[in-house]
Amino acid sequence: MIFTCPAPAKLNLFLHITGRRSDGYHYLQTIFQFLDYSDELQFVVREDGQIYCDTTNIDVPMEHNLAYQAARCLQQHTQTHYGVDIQIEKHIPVGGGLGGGSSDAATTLLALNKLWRCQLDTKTLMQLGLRLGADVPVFIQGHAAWAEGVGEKLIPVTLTESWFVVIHPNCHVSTAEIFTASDLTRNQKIVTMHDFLAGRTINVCEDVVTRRYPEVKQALKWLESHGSARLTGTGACVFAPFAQQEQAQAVLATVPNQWRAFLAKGQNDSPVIKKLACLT
Ligand SMILES: C[C@](O)(CO)[C@H](O)COP(=O)(O)OP(=O)(O)OC[C@H]1O[C@@H](n2ccc(N)nc2=O)[C@H](O)[C@@H]1O
Ligand SMILES: Nc1ncnc2c1ncn2[C@@H]1O[C@H](COP(=O)(O)OP(=O)(O)OP(=O)(O)O)[C@@H](O)[C@H]1O
Repeated sequence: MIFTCPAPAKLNLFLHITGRRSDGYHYLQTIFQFLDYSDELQFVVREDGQIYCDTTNIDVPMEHNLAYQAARCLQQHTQTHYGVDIQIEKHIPVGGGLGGGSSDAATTLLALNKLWRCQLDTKTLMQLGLRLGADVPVFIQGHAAWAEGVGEKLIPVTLTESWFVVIHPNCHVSTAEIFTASDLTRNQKIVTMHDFLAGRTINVCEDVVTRRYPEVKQALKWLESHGSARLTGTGACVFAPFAQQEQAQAVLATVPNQWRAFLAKGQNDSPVIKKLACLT
């Protein structure tokens, strides 16, 4: 049987840094919302315990693929005799701050938990996911969330599901590079949902990223002239929300063609949860 499941992109609707742990990880405050823009993963269970992962359009060795690592991690944790062939059709730009790799990992953990009949609960899957990346737990939990800690302390929130224009300037920003930058602000004061709703939040990485990547600065400036533009995660993508699809479509149509851009709707519920419900 082939089981096909999406792995949605996410946006960080704001991103603050409030401190740094002794291991170098940062304490964040952020809001995650999903987009109806996804990678597609296909799973075929194997009886021989082998794990294979093949991905279109990206140049990542199989063992470094986060979906492969997720499968390996679950297999080791549960000691299952099953294996899997995973085929990933990549749509989410790599290194874009859209959480594509993390989402592929989360979809793999969720799907294989069912297909391999592991019966792990969501909390355990989130703990396994956190080993693979700070963004993985929110994709497993499956609901838009206010996040703290390193991104793993999640409170589900229900947000307006705006239409977003997302622009990918043609560059790849390394998350590690931005989090180790000496000029990154790391001592923002704690904010609340009220501050977010009142427009008193930012993406604190924007200054550091735009100083280092002129392409991101240019895309942000362009989008700011059409809406309320912001960086997602540590970039490289920038986005702006619109209430109406037509407004967003009109802006999308004028994006300079040196950049890749797309339109997507914000989603409070991950499509993965619905898809998994199809599996008994
Ligand atoms: C920037 C965000 O996308 C915001 O949602 C995430 O915090 C990044 O999540 P991610 O890519 O899953 O992150 P990981 O793969 O765990 O870590 C990538 C790099 O970012 C740094 N990192 C990540 C998360 C965090 N709270 N503090 C960090 O300093 C890590 O030290 C590492 O060098
Ligand atoms: N399945 C995968 N899809 C995309 N990238 C992957 C995958 N597996 C491993 N990677 C590696 O992970 C790195 C980060 O890719 P990803 O697209 O998740 O970045 P990102 O969206 O900026 O992440 P985040 O917002 O979580 O920081 C890439 O450089 C790539 O080499």
